[in-house]
Amino acid sequence: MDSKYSLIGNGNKLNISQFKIKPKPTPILFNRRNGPSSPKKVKLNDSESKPSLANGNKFKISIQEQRTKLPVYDKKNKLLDLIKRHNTLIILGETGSGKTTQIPQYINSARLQNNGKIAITQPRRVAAVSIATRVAQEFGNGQTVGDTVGYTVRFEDVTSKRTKIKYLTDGMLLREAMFDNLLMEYTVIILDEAHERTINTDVLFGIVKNAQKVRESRNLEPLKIIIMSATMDVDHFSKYFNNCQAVYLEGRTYPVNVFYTVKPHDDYQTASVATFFKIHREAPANHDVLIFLTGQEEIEAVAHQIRVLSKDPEVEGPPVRVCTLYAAQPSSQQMTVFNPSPQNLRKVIISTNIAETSVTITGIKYIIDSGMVKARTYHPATGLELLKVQRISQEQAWQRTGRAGRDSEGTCYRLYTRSQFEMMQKSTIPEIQRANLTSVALQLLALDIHALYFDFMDKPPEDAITTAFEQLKLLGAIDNVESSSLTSLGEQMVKFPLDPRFSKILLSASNFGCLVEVLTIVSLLSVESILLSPPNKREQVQMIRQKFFSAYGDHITLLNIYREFSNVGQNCRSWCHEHYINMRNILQAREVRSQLEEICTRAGLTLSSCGSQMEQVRRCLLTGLFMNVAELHRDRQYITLDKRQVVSIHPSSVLHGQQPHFVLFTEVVQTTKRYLRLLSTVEGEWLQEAAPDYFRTHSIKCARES
Ligand SMILES: Nc1ncnc2c1ncn2[C@@H]1O[C@H](COP(=O)(O)OP(=O)(O)OP(=O)(O)O)[C@@H](O)[C@H]1O
Repeated sequence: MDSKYSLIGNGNKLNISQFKIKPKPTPILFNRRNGPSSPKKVKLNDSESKPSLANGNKFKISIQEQRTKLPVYDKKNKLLDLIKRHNTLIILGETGSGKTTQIPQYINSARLQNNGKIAITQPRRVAAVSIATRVAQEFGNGQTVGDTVGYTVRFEDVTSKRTKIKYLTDGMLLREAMFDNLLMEYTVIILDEAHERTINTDVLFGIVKNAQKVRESRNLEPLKIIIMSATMDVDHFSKYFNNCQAVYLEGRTYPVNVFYTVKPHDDYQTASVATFFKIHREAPANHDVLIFLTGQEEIEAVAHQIRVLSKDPEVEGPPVRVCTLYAAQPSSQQMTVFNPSPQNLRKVIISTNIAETSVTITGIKYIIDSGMVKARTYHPATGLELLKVQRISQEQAWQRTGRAGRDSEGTCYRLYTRSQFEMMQKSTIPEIQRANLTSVALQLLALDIHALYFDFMDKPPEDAITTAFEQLKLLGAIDNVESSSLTSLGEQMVKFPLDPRFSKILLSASNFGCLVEVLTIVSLLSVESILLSPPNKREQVQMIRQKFFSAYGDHITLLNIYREFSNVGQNCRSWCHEHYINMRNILQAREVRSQLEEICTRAGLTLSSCGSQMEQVRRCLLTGLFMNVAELHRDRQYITLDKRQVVSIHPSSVLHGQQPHFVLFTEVVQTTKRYLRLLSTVEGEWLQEAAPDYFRTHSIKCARES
């Protein structure tokens, strides 16, 4: 069979219409289908492979034995030979075949990195931390993470002088490149999960490629580059990396069954609950389940439903442990999904695309894939950056499927039809082509590179780059768009791991005497919402939070909440519970706040407080968010001053129903309408003062028309 995933089972359709749960979920019918055909490249064949482990039990074999059963194991020598001979190499191999955990260890055991280190980039921190922990464990000899194997993620560096293999997020390697653009600490850089095409990875491609060339031309220690993935467009990558060699590692660890629904289901939340209980009723207790949904709210809602329904005496199945996984959680909370469950308990993990690539969660037998993801898309023409739920790509679907079949056979239920799958885009559109580039343009300038002339694998639209430079100019980060050299303010802005608009706000805060307040607000905006809003408790929530509400809007309301939270001390858990505040998120905000405060102190900023002078805070917010202002027109509609888009105030805002003349907003969310979220009222006369050039050109005209 030449399918990517071999199929097992009897091929019967599964009918899960006979659930005994309330409310009764829509019955879902599934069809089973083959996976895609394997990519054809130079193959390292399996002739010397060990027998399949398809019916094996990983708990009976040691960690070292497990390593020898992985598909990459038999190709070790051939792989090392290829790595030795080629300075750039693409490695394509099935999910779970052992690329990420084994190849760095092979390189290290053959000392191919000489005196340098091996860096392996990951798109997300969960992957970097969990893989480094696993690889340290595989090293044995009492080694722990931070010895030979370590990791670096934002706000956490677990490495030492002894570290030879370093897993790090692509964002962290990019930050390291700002201090040394030749990345001399490393002699081997592995760009893993290259198919993800995050902005950071795309920028890294160019940086690493350039570092390799410059090091060669200057006769410095050579740099080896390895690009890895299970699902990438090899020809496209090879062309970009000077037609480098690609190798395909054949073989996967265990097969995964793939099922599609018979008909489309718009309500994927209910469909995921229904599918979970179908599995729950039939599968042994230690068969765990991983569900992919799109965001925190949705995940918590489904988690709640599963918790409640699984306790219903009418529902058959073992006890359930429900775990959630999304970006806004503190790292320690995220890592709990890796804790093994007792044999008599079913673990279900409900996750965003965080768990989509790289990670291995042992015990996962079933995947339920909603087929949806929440993604940010920027439209230079409208100036709006929208957060939207959309269909995943086929590559993402295969990555999600690949989270099963890693320690035993698995099954993946796709909550969409085969033809819906075929209509999905093959690959994810690179983030660089759909994002606001202000941050990237600034980061590149810090490296002395102009984004227009950067060697991108896929060039972003030119108008997006031009808009980014115009915004940097308006923010005061560059002198002028043509020469694009960083001002001293721009140099300061680079120091913050934030969107330049928020760095600007922090850097302006001392002038307004409100850095203490603004640090809190920016931190709260950097994490997921701290506000819980259970739909059946709306009035109660409204009443208890009334004391925090500010007529100036959501930013000041959030500030009021945080101020009281900081004073409750030991009782913070019960205080959060009483006020419907998400404790995890507010604690995360506190952590971010202390990191940002440290950077501000290092930058010599005065930690001043404006007490109750909230005008100062709102004026300060305007110094970074002046492009995000909307004005109320005579027909009671809000229109953005920037690109004159019709927008509405989100019902969750404290300003909903109040109609102030000018509002400053943090973001736009597209659902049935374009909604502004997280707002503050501002005064017309402050606009000119905050950004004279900007308001001279376009927006005042709009204001006068109304
Ligand atoms: N934390 C872990 N606990 C237990 N087993 C693990 C762990 N991490 C990896 N493994 C085992 O090692 C195998 C190889 O994992 P690895 O991440 O190296 O694969 P990969 O080829 O990089 O996959 P992907 O493309 O999905 O990232 C897994 O299939 C699993 O059997």
